[in-house]
Amino acid sequence: MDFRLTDMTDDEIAQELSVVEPLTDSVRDLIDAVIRTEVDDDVLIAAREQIDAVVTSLRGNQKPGSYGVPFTRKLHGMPYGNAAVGKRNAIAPPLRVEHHDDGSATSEVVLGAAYEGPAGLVHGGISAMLLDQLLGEVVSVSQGVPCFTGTLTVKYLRPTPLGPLSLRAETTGSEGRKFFVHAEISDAEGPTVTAEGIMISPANMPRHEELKRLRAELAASAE
Ligand SMILES: CCCCCCCCCCCCCC(=O)SCCNC(=O)CCNC(=O)[C@H](O)C(C)(C)COP(=O)(O)OP(=O)(O)OC[C@H]1O[C@@H](n2cnc3c(N)ncnc32)[C@H](O)[C@@H]1OP(=O)(O)O
Repeated sequence: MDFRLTDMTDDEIAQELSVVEPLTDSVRDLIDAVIRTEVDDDVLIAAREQIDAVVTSLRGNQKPGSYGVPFTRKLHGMPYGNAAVGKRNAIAPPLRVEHHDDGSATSEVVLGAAYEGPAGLVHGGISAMLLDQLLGEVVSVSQGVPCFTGTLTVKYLRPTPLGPLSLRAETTGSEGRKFFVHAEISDAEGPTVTAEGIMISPANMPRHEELKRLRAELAASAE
């Protein structure tokens, strides 16, 4: 894991997010509008020209390559380009994961037209991505060390409708650097997709105690 540090303070990060998150929401809305619009071609052509002008303005100052995952001096990750939860990524579903004291993680999400596979239903790859993210987060946060997905087994029990969905994940066991995790997506009727993951804390990853030491060192050097 690349511990690239940012010197941004909590207030600066909050200020940036207060501008960026509404922009991401607007782009998400744009994606939905493009999928579902039935306006005439001349309106579509004018829209494309306006969008191209916005892209040119944003390209005025860009990061080279991807966003990466900068860490604050408190070692909070900022995965803002992440495909599943990136706060700057309008392709990412509007997923916000909550972590609980019992070690589980949950999320409520509404999936719209941009996440369709079969008509009116969630694309299977999207379900797998959401579950993978939840499995990774639940184990990384509850165990205090970032883990990678080693093996992901997804079982589609029945079709998942677009609309409001609930997600839940928990760690079920561990062996050395391997963690076994379970997650599921449910609609109002109950589970539609379940996943079992073997998540691995890579050999070269700092363990929890080392992370705590690193946090303390960084905090001391910032004083
Ligand atoms: C505090 C921080 C919080 C921050 C929050 C962060 C949130 C993050 C959310 C992210 C969410 C998104 C998540 C993503 O999208 S993660 C992105 C998708 N995943 C990857 O790209 C992973 C690619 N693979 C690797 O990097 C390595 O192969 C890994 C790290 C997996 C193992 O490489 P390493 O060199 O370390 O392993 P080892 O050879 O010493 O073996 C060790 C043990 O593991 C067993 N094993 C090995 N491979 C597999 C396998 N594939 N399945 C099952 N088991 C496997 C092996 O038999 C052995 O077991 P044992 O013999 O000891 O019993």
